[in-house]
Amino acid sequence: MVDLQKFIDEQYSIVEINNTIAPELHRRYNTKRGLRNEDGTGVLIGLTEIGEVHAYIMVDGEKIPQQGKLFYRGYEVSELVKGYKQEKRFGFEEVAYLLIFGELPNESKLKTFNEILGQYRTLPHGFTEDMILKAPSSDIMNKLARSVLTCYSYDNNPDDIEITNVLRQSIELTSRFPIMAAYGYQAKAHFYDNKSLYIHLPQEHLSTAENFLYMIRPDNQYTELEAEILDLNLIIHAEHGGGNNSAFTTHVVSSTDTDTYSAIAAAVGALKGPKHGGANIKVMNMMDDIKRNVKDWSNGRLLEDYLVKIVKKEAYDKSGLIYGIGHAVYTLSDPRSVLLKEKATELAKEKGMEEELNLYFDIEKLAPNILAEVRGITDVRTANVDFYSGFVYDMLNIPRELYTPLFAIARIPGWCAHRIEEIVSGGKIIRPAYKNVAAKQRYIPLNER
Ligand SMILES: CC(=O)SCCNC(=O)CCNC(=O)[C@H](O)C(C)(C)COP(=O)(O)OP(=O)(O)OC[C@H]1O[C@@H](n2cnc3c(N)ncnc32)[C@H](O)[C@@H]1OP(=O)(O)O
Ligand SMILES: O=C([O-])CC(=O)C(=O)O
Repeated sequence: MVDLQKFIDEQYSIVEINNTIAPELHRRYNTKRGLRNEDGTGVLIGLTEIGEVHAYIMVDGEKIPQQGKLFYRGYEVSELVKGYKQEKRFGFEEVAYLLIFGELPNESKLKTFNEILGQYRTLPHGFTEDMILKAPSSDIMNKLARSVLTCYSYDNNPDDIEITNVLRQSIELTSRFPIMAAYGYQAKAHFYDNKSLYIHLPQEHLSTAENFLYMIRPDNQYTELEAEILDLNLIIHAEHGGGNNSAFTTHVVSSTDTDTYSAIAAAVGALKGPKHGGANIKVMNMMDDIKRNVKDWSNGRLLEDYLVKIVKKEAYDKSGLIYGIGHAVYTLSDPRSVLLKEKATELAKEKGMEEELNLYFDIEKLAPNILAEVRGITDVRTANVDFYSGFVYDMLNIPRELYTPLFAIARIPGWCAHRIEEIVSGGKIIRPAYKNVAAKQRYIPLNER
């Protein structure tokens, strides 16, 4: 038998050579790498009425950084959060309604929508046994993507892209995502980590946040505060404009007129990446790595030295990234990270985890200077939504492998809203250009190579 690894080791160098495009060619052909303009702003390729990310203003063609603001359908997210708090109610379901239907519901519409979300909080007959328990995965995002694709087989009308049908699929997915993630997690805990198996029945009359905590806890118990904080997390993760990688993926895939499950599974795959939603797990693993390798992590000098090693690709995962820091759009601040920092501070005081919290504060402060000094990068200034979210989940005793799935549970209404907008207002297959810069070759007979 031929040794595959040996073959790959021999071939590796040619693959690297044959896939390297010289950076100066990008300048020559003025390509928009990463769909970005020279100044780092995104190339304007579409219009949306769903999410708006406000991060800078342009004055005489110059980008002037601003404190970040986030709007859903024109409503500032911080105001929505304040409203739900004042009215002492959960907000995620209302945010899902707002994103999908485009306006805030009145009391009776919200009641009906909550009832529908509760009723559809169930998986088709046989799904849990055949899809979740018989085919577990060590990675819950992988399990989620496969579960979404499997929904196709349980849908009597999967390919119809009439809006009424896509709305039905969107609502069903919003209801089902938390169950698919919770069961995927329970299967992983049992089959991979040797823990007891808990398949709790979803609760129709609970909020999304409460039901999720109910389903992942062996004893179904959670406190009001835990549910309130999880609800806040779901609200602030629900949407981030048309250009964020997973929403844009949804637009790209939806623009082919394919089915909802194909588009949403692709979005899940995009969100899983460590430069996108997967960063929340990477942050936590990075913190563990720092605590293991920095003797006294309250010592600024020692911490700085280690962060320099991370940026120089000598430590942690050798990617050179300080996870949770930087953002493709936000400049001075990410409003969600500001909110989560407040929550993390409150919780850390309550749980006696201030020492750990200070490590986060120190990294947030040190990272921009280190990037400037080591890499000459001067415009990475903010912690992003993934920086404090894992720490908050950790204090809520939510298992780490569920951090990115929770992001997906929150973002499903945002993705569905973008899919609907693409179907209603897009209508053109998304197809940018790649210039081929390879030299032309003539065929050489096999025995002459
Ligand atoms: C939900 C979300 O998706 S939020 C983002 C979650 N991701 C992370 O936290 C991962 C760490 N951060 C990053 O990788 C980046 O900041 C991103 C992916 C979020 C944004 O990247 P970009 O849009 O390329 O940011 P920007 O244009 O400001 O980056 C400039 C340079 O700084 C580098 N940089 C940005 N952030 C970091 C960081 N945290 N650590 C090290 N280098 C960084 C970029 O890689 C880029 O380098 P390059 O020119 O060699 O490609
Ligand atoms: O907008 C982006 O590039 C990343 C994203 O989805 C977010 O920050 O929530």
